[in-house]
Amino acid sequence: MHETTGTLAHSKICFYGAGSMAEAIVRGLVDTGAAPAGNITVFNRSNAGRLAELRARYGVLAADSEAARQDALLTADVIVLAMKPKDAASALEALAPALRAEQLLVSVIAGLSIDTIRGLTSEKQPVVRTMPNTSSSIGLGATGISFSEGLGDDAQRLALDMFGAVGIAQVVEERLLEAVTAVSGSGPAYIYFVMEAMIASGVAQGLTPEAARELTVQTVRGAADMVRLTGEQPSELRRKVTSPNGTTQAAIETLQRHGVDEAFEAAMRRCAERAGELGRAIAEEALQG
Ligand SMILES: NC(=O)C1=CN([C@@H]2O[C@H](COP(=O)(O)OP(=O)(O)OC[C@H]3O[C@@H](n4cnc5c(N)ncnc54)[C@H](OP(=O)(O)O)[C@@H]3O)[C@@H](O)[C@H]2O)C=CC1
Ligand SMILES: O=C(O)[C@@H]1CCC=N1
Repeated sequence: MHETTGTLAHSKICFYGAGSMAEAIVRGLVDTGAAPAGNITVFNRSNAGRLAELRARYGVLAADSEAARQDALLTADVIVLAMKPKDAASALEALAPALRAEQLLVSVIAGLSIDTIRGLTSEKQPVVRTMPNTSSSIGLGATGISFSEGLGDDAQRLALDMFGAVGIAQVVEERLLEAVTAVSGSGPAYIYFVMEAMIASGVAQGLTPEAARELTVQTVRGAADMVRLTGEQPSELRRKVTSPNGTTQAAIETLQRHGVDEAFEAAMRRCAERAGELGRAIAEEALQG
């Protein structure tokens, strides 16, 4: 084992990519105090305004010159890969020459496999592949985690602490990270989509936008907490809302007539399949590069 990983609070963490997902994790880490802002550096490709924004919001360090980027990468204990899949192969190729054997790579990139990361860096590189979601920014993230073969206990603990600090973290076999993407990685967007539809219909039926929004938000929040706090199955909780021949039954039958359950199954299958496609595209680009 090469890595000499320390604890989360004492590790230098470098975010390679400074977009939505990087910000969600940074905000969670800083707000919860799990990692001191002074130990976190962020950098991106070209958007200097974005780096200034993150520095001002969270007090993290922003590497806004090539020299600062190289220094941040060189001195980091943990490098979080947080660019889009299409940028991953070239970013890893650029990173590889200066990477030290003990530096831990933590990827949040959809589809990108541990094998591809190691193929582009080093076969022995310690790697944690994750699929988080943007709710990490408020400490309510849901992250799936897989470890590279032989990853040491300290590195595993650090990764679990990192994502545990911003929500729940579930260790899964790597092949299941695509299913995690379908459930929780992309999941917030399905719920927002449903909320958009509920708000729009409330407004179309005469509610003010504010009232429709407030009632929808509280309904989704209440429903999620009912499942969480009662421990009952969603199907059982749904049964309790649904009076025979009542309003809910009329609504649910309409949703079923429109194939909403099949639509969710198809959408989530397609989501997982897309994660696989994105991962294969990175691997192919790496082979050509
Ligand atoms: N958004 C989400 O809900 C989730 C996203 N993910 C994964 O997170 C990753 C990032 O997604 P997201 O945050 O939404 O994307 P964004 O487009 O918001 O951010 C991407 C960031 O990567 C930077 N970047 C791209 N290429 C390079 C490079 N060569 N060197 C340095 N920085 C680079 C961009 O910089 P610049 O702006 O300067 O080009 C930008 O800061 C994706 O791989 C996605 O699969 C995973 C789970 C959930
Ligand atoms: O849409 C995407 O590809 C990323 C991965 C999971 C959520 N957002």
